Amino acid sequence: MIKIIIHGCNGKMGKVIAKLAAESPDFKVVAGVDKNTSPLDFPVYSDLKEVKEEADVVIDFSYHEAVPDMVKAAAQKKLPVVIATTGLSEEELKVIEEASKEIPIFKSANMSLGVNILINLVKEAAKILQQDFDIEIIEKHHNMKKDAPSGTALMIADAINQVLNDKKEYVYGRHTKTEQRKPNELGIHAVRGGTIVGEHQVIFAGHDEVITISHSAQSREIFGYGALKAAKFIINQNPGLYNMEDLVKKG
Ligand SMILES: NC(=O)C1=CN([C@@H]2O[C@H](COP(=O)(O)OP(=O)(O)OC[C@H]3O[C@@H](n4cnc5c(N)ncnc54)[C@H](O)[C@@H]3O)[C@@H](O)[C@H]2O)C=CC1
Ligand SMILES: O=C(O)C1=N[C@H](C(=O)O)C[C@H](O)C1
Repeated sequence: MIKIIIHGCNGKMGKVIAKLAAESPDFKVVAGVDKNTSPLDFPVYSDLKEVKEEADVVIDFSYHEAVPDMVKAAAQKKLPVVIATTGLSEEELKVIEEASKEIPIFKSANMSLGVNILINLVKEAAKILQQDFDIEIIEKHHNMKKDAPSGTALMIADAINQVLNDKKEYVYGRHTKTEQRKPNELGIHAVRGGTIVGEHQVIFAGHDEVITISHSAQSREIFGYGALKAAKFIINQNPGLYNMEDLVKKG
């Protein structure tokens, strides 16, 4: 049985993780951490440093500003971490990288299998279409989401740039520009509304034809299952930074 601490336990995803873990014989939530310390079925602390319970892994779905202190505390406790939180700054990413020298850290802006398949398909399309097609990404999320564009949209854009001969420059929305699109641009656009769980469309627009590769998340559970899979994977790794590709490679 894998003993979990949920960082961000009182949030939407924290509650999904607690529910999925309670339904599985393989996982047990031993504690939670959140700035909102409303009681749950396990002890809730305001800081990972204060947690007394023994655990195997921390699963984090919180807020970008909370991540550096969390990984530092995890490194002190020698606890592997799964980071799902998005909107991380360059500085915050550096703290994660530093901590990964001491503990295994799994980080992905999207824990669903589907988005990770989409990324592979998009990379293949981008290699073939890079000369003649413009690439734009549209993401849509619920009205509670704080960061924009989504971590997934940025992850897709980075994956595209990895395979292109000439790297694209990201353009976020176009309202500040009254000029024609340049060929070296990759547009990234965010839509927010209602309860949309998460949608990502990658548009390859050519002369008189358009190819769209898209993923639509229909529940938060897909991210939850992915995070639990990542937890199972990361507890057996050496210190380092891991992502979905590493998990898929291991089968
Ligand atoms: N990688 C993935 O597959 C997914 C990532 N996410 C990301 O996970 C994060 C959380 O998403 P939701 O659960 O929807 O958000 P939410 O807002 O419902 O929950 C966040 C929780 O973190 C807590 N929190 C905020 N600041 C904190 C701090 N300084 N210390 C401790 N706790 C703090 C909040 O009180 C809240 O309970 C977001 O960054 C979101 O983009 C969400 C879904 C899937
Ligand atoms: O905030 C969310 O809800 C989600 N955030 C992630 C992101 O920013 O990409 C992943 C998912 O789409 C849901």
